Amino acid sequence: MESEQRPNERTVSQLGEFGLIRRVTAQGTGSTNTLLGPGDDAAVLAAPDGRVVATTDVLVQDVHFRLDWSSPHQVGRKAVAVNLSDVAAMGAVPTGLLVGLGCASDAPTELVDGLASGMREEAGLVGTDVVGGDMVTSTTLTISVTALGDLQGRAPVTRGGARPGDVVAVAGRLGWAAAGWAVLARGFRSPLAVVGAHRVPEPPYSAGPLAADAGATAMIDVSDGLLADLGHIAEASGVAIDLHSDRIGVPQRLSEVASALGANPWRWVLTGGEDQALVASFPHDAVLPPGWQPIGAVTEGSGVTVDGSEYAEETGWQHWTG
Ligand SMILES: Nc1ncnc2c1ncn2[C@@H]1O[C@H](COP(=O)(O)OP(=O)(O)OP(=O)(O)O)[C@@H](O)[C@H]1O
Ligand SMILES: Cc1ncc(C[n+]2csc(CCOP(=O)(O)O)c2C)c(N)n1
Ligand SMILES: [Mg+2]
Ligand SMILES: [Mg+2]
Ligand SMILES: [Mg+2]
Repeated sequence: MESEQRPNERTVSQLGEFGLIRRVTAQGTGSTNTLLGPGDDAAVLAAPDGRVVATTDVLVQDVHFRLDWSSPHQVGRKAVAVNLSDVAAMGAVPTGLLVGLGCASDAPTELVDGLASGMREEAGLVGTDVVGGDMVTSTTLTISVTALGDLQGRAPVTRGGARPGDVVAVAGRLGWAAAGWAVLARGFRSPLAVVGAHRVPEPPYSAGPLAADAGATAMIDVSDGLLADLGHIAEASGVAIDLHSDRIGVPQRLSEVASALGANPWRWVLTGGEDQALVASFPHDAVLPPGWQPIGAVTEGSGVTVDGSEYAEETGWQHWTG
């Protein structure tokens, strides 16, 4: 058991989100039915009659959402969407959700109603629903969602299978939620195209299992930023990844929003999270499924580059340090 404090590791911000995860997972899991995890978008557990995919993401008021920026219904949709995208990133389909809710004693019941209806709406998009949960009092509105999923006979697509020579491809949007966040943070409420992307992501759920069926060697959903999340694939796979900027491009709408704000849209595309796009590596001769666009290549080495150069700024969101 680790109980004594090490020098220079006295607060969580000194370790950072990923240092903390390394610390709490360092001893591995003692659970004998763990087929995979922790360390990927979801764990895979052996059950006597099959395998279960399991993943949790927590959303906290004023960290992940603001109630003056988003309705409870939108927050409920987002809380479910970010979890369903982790299931998709394994190549699985969701089977059920568990919801832990911490809310203040003076919270209006409409808040809980809105959250619950948003969750049901998002879950319904993929034919699943909430099957259980827990409610507690809390000074900060906190929503913890656990999603369970089924691999339908597929091998899970981990973060660790990318190989030199593979093609890197993306399904879904990049930079839209970050643009929306930037707009809202400046006190604006439009354009709705980007503000809506911050409020409710639109993960390409079916692209996950399709990628698995097409032979994807590694996959992750983009929650923190394209470069940061591809960094997890590069690290877990022991490879380097180079992105081709001309293959990615900046959507016209994001360029317009960026020039209105005096911001850099390319930074949103490369390092903005929360659109929950899927990025994956495929063998170079694989036929990419519908919705997948090639954006780069896997090579020998380490790290993620853009057109051969390291990105000079933060590569994505990190709790405490970012
Ligand atoms: N407290 C914890 N105990 C055990 N494992 C953890 C803990 N926190 C995170 N992990 C594991 O660490 C890995 C990385 O977690 P992380 O939250 O970065 O992934 P993610 O959910 O795909 O990303 P995001 O939270 O940005 O959507 C996951 O396998 C996760 O289960
Ligand atoms: C009010 C408000 N302020 C900031 C942000 C930006 N933000 C918060 S968490 C996160 C990454 C994913 O989180 P996680 O790693 O927990 O899944 C990002 C980009 C926001 N959404 N709302
Ligand atoms: Mg993930
Ligand atoms: Mg997580
Ligand atoms: Mg994160």
